[in-house]
Amino acid sequence: YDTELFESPPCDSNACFETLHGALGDCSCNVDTIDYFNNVKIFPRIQSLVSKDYFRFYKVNLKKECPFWADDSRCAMKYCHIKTCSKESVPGFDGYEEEYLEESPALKYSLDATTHCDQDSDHDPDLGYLNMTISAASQFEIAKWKAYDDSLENFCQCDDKDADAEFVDLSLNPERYTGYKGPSAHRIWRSIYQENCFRPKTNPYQSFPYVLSSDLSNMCLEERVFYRAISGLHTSINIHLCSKYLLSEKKIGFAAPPEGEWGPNLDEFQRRFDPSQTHGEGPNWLKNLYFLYLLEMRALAKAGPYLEREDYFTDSPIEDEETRNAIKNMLGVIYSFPDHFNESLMFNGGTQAATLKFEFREHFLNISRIMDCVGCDKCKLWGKLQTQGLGTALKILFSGRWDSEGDPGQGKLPLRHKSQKRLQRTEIVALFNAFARLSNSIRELENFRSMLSGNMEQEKKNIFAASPSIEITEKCASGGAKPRIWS
Ligand SMILES: Cc1cc2nc3c(=O)[nH]c(=O)nc-3n(C[C@H](O)[C@H](O)[C@H](O)COP(=O)(O)OP(=O)(O)OC[C@H]3O[C@@H](n4cnc5c(N)ncnc54)[C@H](O)[C@@H]3O)c2cc1C
Repeated sequence: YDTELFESPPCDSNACFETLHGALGDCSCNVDTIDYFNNVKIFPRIQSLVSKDYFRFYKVNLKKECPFWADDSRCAMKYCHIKTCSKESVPGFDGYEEEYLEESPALKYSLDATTHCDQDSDHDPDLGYLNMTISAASQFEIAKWKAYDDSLENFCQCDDKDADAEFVDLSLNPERYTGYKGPSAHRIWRSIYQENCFRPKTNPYQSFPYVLSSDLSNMCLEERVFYRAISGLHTSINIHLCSKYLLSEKKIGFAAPPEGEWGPNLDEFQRRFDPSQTHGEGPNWLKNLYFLYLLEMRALAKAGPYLEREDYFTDSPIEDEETRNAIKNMLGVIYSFPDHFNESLMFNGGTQAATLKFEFREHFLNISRIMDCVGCDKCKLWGKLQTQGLGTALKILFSGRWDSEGDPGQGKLPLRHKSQKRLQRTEIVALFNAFARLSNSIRELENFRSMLSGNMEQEKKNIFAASPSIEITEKCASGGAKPRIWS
């Protein structure tokens, strides 16, 4: 036997994972801690949580026009399409609409006035008359002020109140391979990286839209965080399409799902993340997924006391109670994470920091608008949901609104005062579902890791079985079929 074989594996197919250990960068946390914490503690909890009715229905406008270019490409595959659901089929829909009434103080007080004031005999309506008239011009201006104030803390557009917004049952529209690729998909990613990410000051690759990991050291912390968050989202989307790939369109047997057979595609995963096929970038992109996970988990910890007090109303008292308990349980686990991301290190430094924060928000808002240009409905649905989830996380971390809350993630006790409502239902739905997607991606990495080590074991066995000379196809390391002779 060739003893060298056992010192160095016949194919460096595990290269994606070899450097996926240790320090994550830009935080004190490391990959292995997150792997264990996620796969053992978070993953089972968050997957069960997002299957609850409150989190299953997402209101979104998929018909918004692309504001940047003519929406010229549509995904032809049937797997791109999504199924929407009627308002009536959404549990607690009446309560959902009421929530909006409650959120409009003007309406609330005018309703109060008509029901109570007429019955009050100690009160002279003429003398107490309050002139509420506001001219149309002033109302127009005030609407602009409100939009401005809202935009100051929002990191993405929220379109659930649009006339065209519809409910989508996420469980009927899983994120998976859709066949969306080519110039349309590339234009989206290119615009996101090229136009909306901060570029390193001394970028020698003017024509290259993507940021190289080696350039990250030329960027400041805030710029790096922005880039790594976007790249982490890109990684997560691509892991999902690899792990739920269309393996066969034919109905193979009695038990096979009618639409086709879906499952992990190891070659596709390696094409996207193996260092030999990504100019060494793949493992860094995988690390960015962990980084984004940490960022969103920190937002959940920071808003935890508020999220614990939400009603999670779906008009089913038992289900709502279960959801509240599941939220408390999961947040308790999140509070116990030892190495949370520390956002207080960001945006420190006077006017310059304020400008940077403004740009950070503007860039992210743009990215949320680019999602309306995605040419495949299912990709657009999940793209919008995950951007809104990340936008909500950024709002929690950086709007300053949440800084005074008791912060269990930083070891402070939660404050128990009655809170003002500060997140819309769609933001909460998006926040948890986006985090669930990242958690699922990290779990899927574990599957790919064991598939790869299984393959390597099998290859070793084959080598033992064959003699005296065998040919191994080294497709992992080289990307092509490169025969290698062992004797
Ligand atoms: C918002 C959105 C959602 C999508 N959702 C789906 C979906 O649900 N199902 C589906 O099948 N397809 C989806 N796609 C398409 C998918 O992401 C790919 O664009 C497509 O499969 C083509 O892949 P590609 O190999 O050409 O490289 P792409 O993934 O298109 O990447 C383009 C280039 O970006 C760089 N790059 C790749 N990954 C990273 C990273 N993580 N960080 C930094 N740079 C990177 C590389 O240089 C790469 O060549 C979606 C696309 C978008 C824009």
